[in-house]
Amino acid sequence: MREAHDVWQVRAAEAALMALLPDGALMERAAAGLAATCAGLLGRVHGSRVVLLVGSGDNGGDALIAGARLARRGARVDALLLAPQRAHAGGLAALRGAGGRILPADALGFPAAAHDLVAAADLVVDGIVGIGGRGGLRAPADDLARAAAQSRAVVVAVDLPSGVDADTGAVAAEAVRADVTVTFGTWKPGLLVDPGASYAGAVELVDIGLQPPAPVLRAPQHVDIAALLPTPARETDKYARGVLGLAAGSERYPGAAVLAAGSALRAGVGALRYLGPRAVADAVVSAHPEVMAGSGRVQAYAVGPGLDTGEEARGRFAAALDGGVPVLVDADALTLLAEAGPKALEGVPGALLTPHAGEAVRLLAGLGESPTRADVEAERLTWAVRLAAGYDATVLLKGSTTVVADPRGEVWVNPTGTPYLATAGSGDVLTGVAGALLAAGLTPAEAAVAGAYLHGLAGRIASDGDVPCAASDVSAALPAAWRAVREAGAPDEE
Ligand SMILES: NC(=O)C1=CN([C@@H]2O[C@H](COP(=O)(O)OP(=O)(O)OC[C@H]3O[C@@H](n4cnc5c(N)ncnc54)[C@H](O)[C@@H]3O)[C@@H](O)[C@H]2O)[C@@H](O)CC1
Ligand SMILES: [K+]
Repeated sequence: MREAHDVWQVRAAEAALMALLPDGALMERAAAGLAATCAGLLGRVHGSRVVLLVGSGDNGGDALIAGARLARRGARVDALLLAPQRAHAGGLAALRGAGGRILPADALGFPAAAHDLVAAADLVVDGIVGIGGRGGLRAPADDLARAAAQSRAVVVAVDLPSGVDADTGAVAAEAVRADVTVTFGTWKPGLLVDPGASYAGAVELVDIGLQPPAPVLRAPQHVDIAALLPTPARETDKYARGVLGLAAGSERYPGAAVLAAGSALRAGVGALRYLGPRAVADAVVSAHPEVMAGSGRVQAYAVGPGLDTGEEARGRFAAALDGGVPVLVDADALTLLAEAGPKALEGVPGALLTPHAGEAVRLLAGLGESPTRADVEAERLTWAVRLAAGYDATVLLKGSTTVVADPRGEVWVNPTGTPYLATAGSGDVLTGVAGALLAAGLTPAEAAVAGAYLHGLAGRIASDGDVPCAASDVSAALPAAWRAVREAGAPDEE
């Protein structure tokens, strides 16, 4: 599990550690890790050209001290100071002592000369701001960030790409686009959640000895998901594995039911009961003969894909909420829920809501909040947490990064996925998978986390690196995703 901590937690953990260590020791550890990564990226350090972008805080200090280490190994290191009067004094002395050049960014006929230096560099170190950054980059840092993006140099961000909000991943204006981010002590939420995550490149975590408390955000890995996946026992039967009631599809949208059903079957339901109009039931059963049409005992319901919002759909939604079992609410059922408000979920033993940003806006309106879709996409953690608290339900907010929040405020971010999953029917597949896991007895949060993970992984497999895929292909790739996760979770063979 990757664990991320917010700025407040990082600062508290740093303070506790610094009290035990000699002055500057922590920054030396951070800079040593940073320099080692830079050296690895350069291959040959001697003779290489390194440019440091140095802001006014300790993030710039890290860059300067790492730069000194590289200079001692023969790199030509130029530090461009954005705020010469306030640059880290110890870092400046270290770099000077190692033979590096120190240049106020505006003293060279900026921006032309600074641009030339950045353009000719092999490696650019972004030490403009770290966890002390507020808002988007201001001039002239924004201009240097653009120059770094245009240069052929490898761009290494110190702690996090400057301009990315450490706690939310929001990018207010310009931010550095890093190839690699070297982060210290723990992950920051902004490195895991878009848009920030898409600026970070490959992230390397350097252990500096921090001992932070429980994380504010977790990103599961294969082994964590493997531990959640149900395995049928020898003496199991289909009821013990979990029966899912699927209220999906309508005469207008029969395909949603077919896709969700196929995906639930591949995600290990013991049995699937389809609830909906005759014509749709026929289509579902003819695509998946395993499916039972009609109501009966179930361990969970999944309701919403292609449901429609007319009278008949409302009846199916109400019946699912009345079933006394956990319910996954998606798509059209989210529209109905937004209309009815959180009280509609009272008495449901475990609800999982799976909105995209547009549906989240509707649900938030039901709570008296009025963010736009863009607001939700810019600060998805904040809004997912708010929805989970307001509806007293687990919320899986879909999008370029999918996040899961439970009503107690625990939050996860899904690390799998591909932009090719932005295709019609993709959400129906996710509903099938997460619904099956809910029926198998996973908690709503576990079902959401594991469902999103498998769905994202299946998407990657179906798009085979870089090939468009249909939602049916994603569904068909679920067994391969399951297998990959299972294999990673299996104990090593001797
Ligand atoms: N405290 C410690 O002992 C350690 C801190 N470390 C480093 O220290 C960093 C935090 O240092 P600081 O607290 O000094 O803060 P930062 O260096 O992140 O930034 C603070 C400075 O940036 C300026 N600034 C803020 N937002 C800006 C914006 N949008 N555009 C331009 N300038 C902006 C502020 O005026 C302030 O002077 C971490 O990210 C990490 O890199 C590491 O060395 C590990 C140890
Ligand atoms: K930085």
